[in-house]
Amino acid sequence: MTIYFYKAYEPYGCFSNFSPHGITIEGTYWTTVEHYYQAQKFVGTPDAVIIPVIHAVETPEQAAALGRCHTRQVRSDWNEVKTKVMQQAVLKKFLTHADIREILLATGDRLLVENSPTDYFWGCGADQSGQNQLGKILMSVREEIRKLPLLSVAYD
Ligand SMILES: Nc1c(N[C@@H]2O[C@H](COP(=O)(O)O)[C@@H](O)[C@H]2O)[nH]c(=O)[nH]c1=O
Repeated sequence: MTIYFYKAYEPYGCFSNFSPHGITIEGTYWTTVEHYYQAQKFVGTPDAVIIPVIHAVETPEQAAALGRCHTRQVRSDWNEVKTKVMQQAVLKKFLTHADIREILLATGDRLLVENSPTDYFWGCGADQSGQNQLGKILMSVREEIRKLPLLSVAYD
């Protein structure tokens, strides 16, 4: 049976990028995957000054609002790299936090779907026709983690 998730406070909310599970990437700690993902949009652009602001905001909603502001210039290769950026961040999240790693592994081979009513790329959209890229990433992270022999040690 398919598992649908979306808001961090709903069932399977730990699969949302807005869930309160921090990650360290290249020595920098980000309070959520969403903070990290939104900041990466501006790497190497004239608007890179927004990166530390996104890093510092309290909530993933604030990070998303800053990252989605259309007056700022997103890096030119964003469409090519965004899925890889997300994959790396989501993998790190589940390597870091053993409790949610167990929740992910316990889903077995069930289909995971980000049930976003508005997002047809990361989610399934309002009519299920979306690409569900976040669900696909979670399933590939699940597969990758299953192959790792010793996961009793938390990654920082
Ligand atoms: N979970 C969740 C959302 N979904 C997330 O939004 C991100 C896509 O952002 P963008 O590429 O800027 O459109 C991505 O992390 C996707 O999973 N959006 C929300 O407004 N609220 C939420 O609770």
